[in-house]
Amino acid sequence: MLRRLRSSKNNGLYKESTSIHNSSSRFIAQPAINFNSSPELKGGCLYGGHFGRTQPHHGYRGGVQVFTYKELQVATSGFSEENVIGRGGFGVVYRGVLSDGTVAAIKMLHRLGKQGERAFRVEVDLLSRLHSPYLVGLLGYCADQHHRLLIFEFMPNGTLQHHLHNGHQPLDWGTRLRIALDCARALESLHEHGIPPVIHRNFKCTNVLLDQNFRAKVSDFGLAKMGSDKINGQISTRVLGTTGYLAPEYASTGKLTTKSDVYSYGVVLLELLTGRVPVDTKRPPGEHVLVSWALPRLTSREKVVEMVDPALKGHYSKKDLIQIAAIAAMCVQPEADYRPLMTDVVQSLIPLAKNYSVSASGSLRFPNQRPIRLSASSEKSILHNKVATLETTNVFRFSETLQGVLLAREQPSRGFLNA
Ligand SMILES: Nc1ncnc2c1ncn2[C@@H]1O[C@H](COP(=O)(O)OP(=O)(O)OP(=O)(O)O)[C@@H](O)[C@H]1O
Repeated sequence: MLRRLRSSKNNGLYKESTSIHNSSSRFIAQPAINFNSSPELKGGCLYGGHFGRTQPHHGYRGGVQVFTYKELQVATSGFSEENVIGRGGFGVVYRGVLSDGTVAAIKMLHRLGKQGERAFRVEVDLLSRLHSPYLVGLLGYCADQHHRLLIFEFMPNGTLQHHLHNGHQPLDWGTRLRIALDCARALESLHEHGIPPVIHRNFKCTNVLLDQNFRAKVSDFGLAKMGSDKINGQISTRVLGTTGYLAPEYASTGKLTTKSDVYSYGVVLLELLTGRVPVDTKRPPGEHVLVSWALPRLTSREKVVEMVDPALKGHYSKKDLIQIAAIAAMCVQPEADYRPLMTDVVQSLIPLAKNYSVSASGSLRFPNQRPIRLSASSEKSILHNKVATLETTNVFRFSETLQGVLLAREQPSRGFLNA
């Protein structure tokens, strides 16, 4: 509540926050995003609310540069096939070298009519004012009469999807935890620091990109929406997103809140834990949908252990595993209102990711948890799980309580759960 109050006092300013990539990094104070004043195209140039005047050639606006099509043609050797690094629903992505030597990912959007135009505007509008070390940076864009291109910072290790599901070298446990935390921070920054909150709406493994150190950043904001974290503050919208990641209430009714992103985040957490894809019809009956298969297993210690990605070959901390499983279980629960806030997920992951490291001797170090207050929403969530919660006032207890869910399921005599 206090956090919200402080946010509103900022009156449209993007809040300051800290970075774990680099302690000196800070979110830059920026005006809140206003989709009503998205740029408009007039005579081939970008105009409108935040782009109220013609962009000077090569002019910077909030660090975002305007490029000509020709410059991008040069950067990508004429958009040659060998520079293609990926293809998505909205366009083709090329590796390019800008005139100052910067390597960039250049996304040429298909001419998709209204939907594609909206996606372009949202990405430019949003990323030119949301600066976070956990969101893939927008370096620039090109919008002439015939083309729409977005120029992003290049993420040399590609997508999380590739490394989890198609890679040759499996991601180790520590890397998975850090990626989980980076992604949680990215969504937290959208939900908590944007006023009103921004809902990503398409959070999934292919939209998690990895830098040279396997630190993660979230990309692809073409479907993002302004929204709310409260069910009664929800917005109704056409259902867009990706099968397997869609929160059930959003998929069935189109009602969208920040808790829809929390669900998608839970699915990605399950992928990190199990190495499975969200929907796999090649698996035996009952195992096709990751969430349905995982949910009943997440509350049993033995079953959680059986769920772990075999590619890890047993190299993980069981204590962390149980906490991660409990967080995932809370994120993917069917009732949106009882899912935790991303802020609480971040706070519960910090001690795991920060202190999970391999010492010189190769042995594991374990967390030294710092007490942090739980938000009302997560307390509610824990209550929903019928755990004795009055003492659960900090994140250490949060993690302990999550473990309590598991323990209690196995030892009902402890009195935590009815189940
Ligand atoms: N900044 C980047 N750095 C490196 N590679 C990138 C970058 N952005 C995108 N890519 C690559 O291009 C591919 C396509 O990206 P894009 O955002 O267009 O689509 P997608 O997220 O895979 O799918 P969709 O947009 O349909 O949901 C990605 O899967 C990734 O391999």
